[in-house]
Parts: sequence; structure tokens; C-alpha cells
Amino acid sequence: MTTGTVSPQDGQQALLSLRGITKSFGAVDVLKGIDLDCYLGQVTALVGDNGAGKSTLVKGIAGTYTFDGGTYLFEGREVSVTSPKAASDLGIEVVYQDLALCDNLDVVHNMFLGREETSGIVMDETTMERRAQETLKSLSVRTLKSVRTSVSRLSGGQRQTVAIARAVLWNSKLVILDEPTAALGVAQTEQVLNLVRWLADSGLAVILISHNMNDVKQVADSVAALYLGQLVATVRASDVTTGQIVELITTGRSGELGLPADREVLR
Ligand SMILES: Nc1ncnc2c1ncn2[C@@H]1O[C@H](COP(=O)(O)OP(=O)(O)OP(=O)(O)O)[C@@H](O)[C@H]1O
Repeated sequence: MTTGTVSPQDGQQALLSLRGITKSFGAVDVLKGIDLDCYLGQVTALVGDNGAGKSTLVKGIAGTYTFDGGTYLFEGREVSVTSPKAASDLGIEVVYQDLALCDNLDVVHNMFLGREETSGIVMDETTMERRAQETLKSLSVRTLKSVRTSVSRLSGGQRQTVAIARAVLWNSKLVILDEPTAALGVAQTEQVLNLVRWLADSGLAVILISHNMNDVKQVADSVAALYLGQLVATVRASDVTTGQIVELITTGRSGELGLPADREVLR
């Protein structure tokens, strides 16, 4: 068994590299010097107990929050991501748990929500429909009968699929998924996990926030464990058992992995 950290594969440059990231809310230090690397073609599972700092880290990556300190590198360049638009412009999209879909709109309009294609001053329905269909096809999504179906008629798994398709419609490079299977049954979970794997296999970098260790073991390449605002380990998913990930999440260390007991950030 290997210990501690995952090194870059074949000298591949990380798409996203965070170094020494800090964030406080008032007197509370929520992120205490996070180092994280995410690679194209890989699913990085971000795990941690409630309150460990996962959402805060992701919101900082996505420009909803601005980090207080540290370095944010994207494609090897230091960048300043101070708004969601700045993150989108880099190719970073987040699918939050609430999905933010409009029930009264169809799949096409949900996928283009706020970024509608126009021809003059009218919406270009034909182009939007074609692009929506192409994107769903590229994701091998076959469970949607029509892109003109209202999302209110879709199952939980189909809604998740539409939200993910919306995220990849914009030449995304990094897609962040916040608990995508939390509300799903067994079959739909399987479908969504297949889609998550597919995103990475088609060349995107994926960050998957999850409390479900089976999901993590099934689709993740690496596991980044947060404990009380510190990233205590980044390990290859195939190198750890579910029990060891749980130990990292709940205690910030794993004796068997040879991680230090003082919970220092490894790297
Ligand atoms: N806007 C805020 N103001 C003050 N404290 C906050 C704010 N957002 C988060 N926190 C605190 O930061 C800590 C980390 O919260 P965060 O939501 O990032 O954790 P999490 O790992 O995503 O948890 P969960 O799994 O429950 O979603 C918590 O102690 C939380 O109370």
C-alpha cells in the first residue's frame, strides 16, 4: 500500500492547483492551508465530515467566495477567481445539490438558462435544441425521451443528468458535482455514476463531493480528505479501503496509511 499523497501521473500538469488556501468567516478559520491538485481525465473525490470545509472550498474554486490567502493556479497560470463568471470563463462549472432547475421550463431552456442563444433579439430555439441534443448524445444519455419535456416530469436521476449536461455545455474543463447521488435510488445512482465516470473518461477534470464511500470507490481516481479545514491526505482510490477513507474523515488520520498523527497537511 502506498502512503499519503498522489503524485502527478506521467508528469501531467494539474488543471487546477491550489496551494496554501485559507478562508475564515469572522474568527472561524474554515480552510487552513489547503493544497489540492486536479487532473484532466480524473475524478477527484472530495470527502470530509459535515463542516469539514468541502462546500467552502468548492465555492472558492467556483468564485462564489474569494479565498483569503494562498495560490490558485489553473492550467499552470496563477488566476484571480473573484466571481462565478470568472470561474465559468476558465471552464469551471458546479452542479450544486439543489440543481437550480426551473420546473416550468423544458430541458432545452434549462440547459441554456441565463445563457440563451439569440438570433437578433429572439431566442434561437433551433440552435439551442440542436446543441442540447448533441450534448446529451455526447454524454451517451438515452434516458430522456425528448429535450422538449418539462423538467417537472423528470425523475431525480434525469434531473441530475440535465444539470450535469448543462454544466458541460460550455466547453467546461472542470466540473464540480456536489453530492450528485444523494437523493437517488439504486438504478438512478448507477446511471449518474456512469455519467460522472464518462465525464472524466472524455477528458474533463471532475471533483466529486460525496458522503457515500461506495460511490467514491466506484468512480474516483483519487480521494482528497478534508478534516476540520485541513486536507489531511490525497490518496489513490484504489489504494484505500472504504474503512480507511472513513477513518480519514472521522479522525483526520489513518494509522495503516502511515499518515502523521498530528494531522498536518501532507504534500
Ligand atoms: N457563510 C458562512 N459564515 C460563517 N460560517 C460559515 C459559513 N459557511 C460555512 N461556515 C462554517 O464553515 C465550516 C465549514 O462549512 P462547509 O459548509 O464548508 O462544510 P462542509 O464540509 O461542506 O459540510 P457539509 O458536508 O455539512 O455540507 C462550518 O463550521 C460552517 O459552519
